[in-house]
Amino acid sequence: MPIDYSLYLVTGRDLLPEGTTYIKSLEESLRGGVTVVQVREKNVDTLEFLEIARQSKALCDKYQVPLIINDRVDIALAVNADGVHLGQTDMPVHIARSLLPPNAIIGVSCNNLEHVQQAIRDRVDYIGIGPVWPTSTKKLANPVIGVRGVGSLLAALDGTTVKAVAIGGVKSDNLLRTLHGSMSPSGHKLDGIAVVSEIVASHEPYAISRTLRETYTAWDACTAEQKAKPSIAYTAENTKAGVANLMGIIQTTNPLIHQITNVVATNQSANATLALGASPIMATAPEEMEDLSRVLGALLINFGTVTDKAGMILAGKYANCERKPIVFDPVGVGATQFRRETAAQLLNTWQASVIKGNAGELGALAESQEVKAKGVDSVGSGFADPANFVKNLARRERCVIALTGKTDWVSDGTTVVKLDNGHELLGNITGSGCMVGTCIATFCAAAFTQANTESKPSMPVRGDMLLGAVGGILALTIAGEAAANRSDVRGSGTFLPALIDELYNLRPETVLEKARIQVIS
Ligand SMILES: Cc1ncc(COP(=O)(O)OP(=O)(O)O)c(N)n1
Ligand SMILES: Cc1nc(C(=O)O)sc1CCOP(=O)(O)O
Repeated sequence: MPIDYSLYLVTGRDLLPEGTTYIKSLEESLRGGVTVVQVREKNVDTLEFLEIARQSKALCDKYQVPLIINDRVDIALAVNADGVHLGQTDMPVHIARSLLPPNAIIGVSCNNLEHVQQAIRDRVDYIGIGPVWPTSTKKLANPVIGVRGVGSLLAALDGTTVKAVAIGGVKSDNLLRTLHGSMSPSGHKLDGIAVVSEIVASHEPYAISRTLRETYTAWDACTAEQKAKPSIAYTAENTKAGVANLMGIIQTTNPLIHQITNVVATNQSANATLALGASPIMATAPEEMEDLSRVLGALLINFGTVTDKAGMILAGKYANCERKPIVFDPVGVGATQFRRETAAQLLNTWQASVIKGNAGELGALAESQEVKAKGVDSVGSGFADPANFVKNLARRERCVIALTGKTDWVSDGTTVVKLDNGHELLGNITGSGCMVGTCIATFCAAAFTQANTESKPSMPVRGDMLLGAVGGILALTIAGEAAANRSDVRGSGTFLPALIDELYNLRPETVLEKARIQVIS
């Protein structure tokens, strides 16, 4: 019978809260929906381990859930467990296999590609990939690899039957990010999550197990459904109509756009938000991020001047918990090692809905050598194949990518939209790129509002973020054209206030008329 790895509980008796017993907690977890149990005992003698394993086996049998023993093949044999979990320094797989019954499950811990390749050669049943997040449950011998690291190891399992769970710091508040962010570009996803402290240390193991299981199941079903059904058939006409509709939603709902942006562009970004009909809040203190996440329509994180890293980390984490859109604008990410590391840290912590940047910035993020950057600007003529570049990066980052330039390109990994509005004066004022990010966040908030009907958590964000990104770009570039053509605009100094005016006066009909867009695929 195939094993359901969805919610894999690894035990930890030392973490049990006062007032409960191991068996009581385990039974509650099983009732809550745990699908596999691993008995992990690190500081006990053999007799005690044997007794705990024996009691666990009886309980797991009652719930028809497989029991795995950590490290000890002899204990697994003694209690007739379903299998063993082996670390990199434990008994080699081929020896364990020779000692265990033929259908025994064997799982192995993996932290890097060599581990995964060896596990495939050893024909193990599953791998435990970790640590995905920091954890204090055990002293870590291996580096934290983050969700994107998990994704690269999952890709190595393509074409094999080896199953995979992620372990290390997995909690209900990072579960969707863990699942979504670790899906490989080829679509390989986790078969489950392995959890110790979130369940074992809880006073409510039933409730927390239930939440974790339901979240996993909803996400799994949602991704399977998305894969099975044809993706939205975007056309230039329905995209423009969708953007016009989002403009109406902004006007009627006046969403709050939380922006952690750079000192150069804060004022004009706030004014652009207001001009579109939304409300800006430019809050940066970590202490206020949780409260804000509940009321915001979308979050923009722009690190043109990276002075609020702690706030950026927390804001994104809480926005993910609330499943609100996050627009990330990694300004000048290629310029310094600090920015590269910060971008990696942010993207390993939360799931962006849209990443927006110029060719130099997105090239640096993708570790492409094709386009170079100078400070915050891109150098050269851009990517030879921008459509494929945005599509591939969207698949890798599991979000919408908006590549800005003379021509703008947007992709969700399936569809690519080419946008040809704008005016050269936009390049002559500082912060026009930052304002594009603001406009995208505003349209994403409307897209989120439009889709906000589901009750069960299934994806890190709801709503059509591709449409949000296209809408934001169109608003600023069409307003830019209108401003540049005004007789009272005599240069970049008069252009900026005119741009805010034109954003304020922008109407859905104008977007329908002026938008120059092409849906490529
Ligand atoms: C599912 C799962 N994955 C990884 C581990 C870690 O096992 P190991 O590397 O043997 O480390 P210890 O558990 O022995 O500290 C695991 N137990 N389960
Ligand atoms: C047992 C174990 N193995 C890990 C690995 O990376 O191999 S991390 C880990 C502890 C996981 O505990 P928690 O869910 O409380 O973070």
